[in-house]
Amino acid sequence: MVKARKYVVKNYFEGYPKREDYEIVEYELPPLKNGEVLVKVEWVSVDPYMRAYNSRKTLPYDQSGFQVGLVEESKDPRYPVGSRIISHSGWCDYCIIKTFNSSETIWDPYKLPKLQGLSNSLAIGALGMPGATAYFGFLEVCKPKAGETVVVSGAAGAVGSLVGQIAKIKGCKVIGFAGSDDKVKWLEEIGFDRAINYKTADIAAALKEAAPNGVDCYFDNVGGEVSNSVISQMNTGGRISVCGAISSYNGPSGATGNIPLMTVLYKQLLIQGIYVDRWFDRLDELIKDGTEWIKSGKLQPREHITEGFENIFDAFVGMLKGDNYGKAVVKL
Ligand SMILES: NC(=O)C1=CN([C@@H]2O[C@H](COP(=O)(O)OP(=O)(O)OC[C@H]3O[C@@H](n4cnc5c(N)ncnc54)[C@H](OP(=O)(O)O)[C@@H]3O)[C@@H](O)[C@H]2O)C=CC1
Ligand SMILES: C/C=C/C(C)=O
Repeated sequence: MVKARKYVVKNYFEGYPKREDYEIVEYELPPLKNGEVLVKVEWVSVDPYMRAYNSRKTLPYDQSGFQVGLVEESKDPRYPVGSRIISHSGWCDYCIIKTFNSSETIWDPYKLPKLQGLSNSLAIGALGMPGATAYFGFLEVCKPKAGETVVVSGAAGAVGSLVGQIAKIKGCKVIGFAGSDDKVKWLEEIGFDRAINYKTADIAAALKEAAPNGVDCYFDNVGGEVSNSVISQMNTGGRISVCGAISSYNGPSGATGNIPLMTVLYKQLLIQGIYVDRWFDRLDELIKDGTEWIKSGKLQPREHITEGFENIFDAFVGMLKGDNYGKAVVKL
């Protein structure tokens, strides 16, 4: 019998999640049935949607989340012992994964892609769900052209830092918004033309100065005041990919600001919400371009690594508060 631990959410969060909103439950895993694998979890992801979706859940619930697991026992020949599996089985150290519906959506289990010697953790970061969000959500919706000006909010995070670098690969001028001077410095080091600390700058004035000819594409991770300023400075025919609204997740609900609709009208802007699921059947395109770009040094996916099962909660809240540069992951 294998003893496992998992995080169970007991409460609806108020403001930032608190440790007492979670309980770590220890339990014995039952024997494997056909179509199941037992995995030792190696990497766990902490993501903003875990905060955003809490109010829609029925309590108590097991904390979901992407993870990389090593198969230690298998009753599915597609996943032999020693192979690795990506699943959305959450914050646990061991678990049994049902593999019967694998690879139908990004939330179903799938085999660790071939990463050509890159860290397996990238499969839940730049070469997994956040990477697909950045790659497809930016290229398919913003349709950037070389020479255009692209603005990214949440620019130093998992999705945003990839969007900005992909925009540079595509020949765009890139401006990022992030929450500290040190993040601004890092973004400029990895190739952003300008980065702006949204906590201290006069947002509209700083953007006007950085993008005197206006903004063509906006990849929005945060919503709120930053987005209102960016949208107000967009050029005719501009494209906006609405990826997330983290500025509202931990605060009063609906605090997403006021979109300047008359600008949307006059400038004939295209605003599209994106949900990463829709591109899951094209993950191989991300893996191909992403591994190539990373290996050639064109794309530098930074990871913010926390160690230890006991520290997953702290990594989660740290990410929500902006501790992370790039993708926040936990190594078990
Ligand atoms: N639509 C989809 O399919 C998907 C959407 N998302 C969304 O994309 C966004 C980014 O996710 P991800 O890259 O994983 O997370 P990040 O790695 O960007 O981490 C979250 C970041 O949000 C920033 N932040 C926190 N509070 C605020 C605030 N009040 N205003 C502005 N920024 C804030 C912090 O950076 P800082 O220091 O700069 O404040 C923090 O580092 C989220 O909104 C998420 O919900 C993610 C994946 C898929
Ligand atoms: C899949 C993730 C969605 C959000 C809103 O973060």
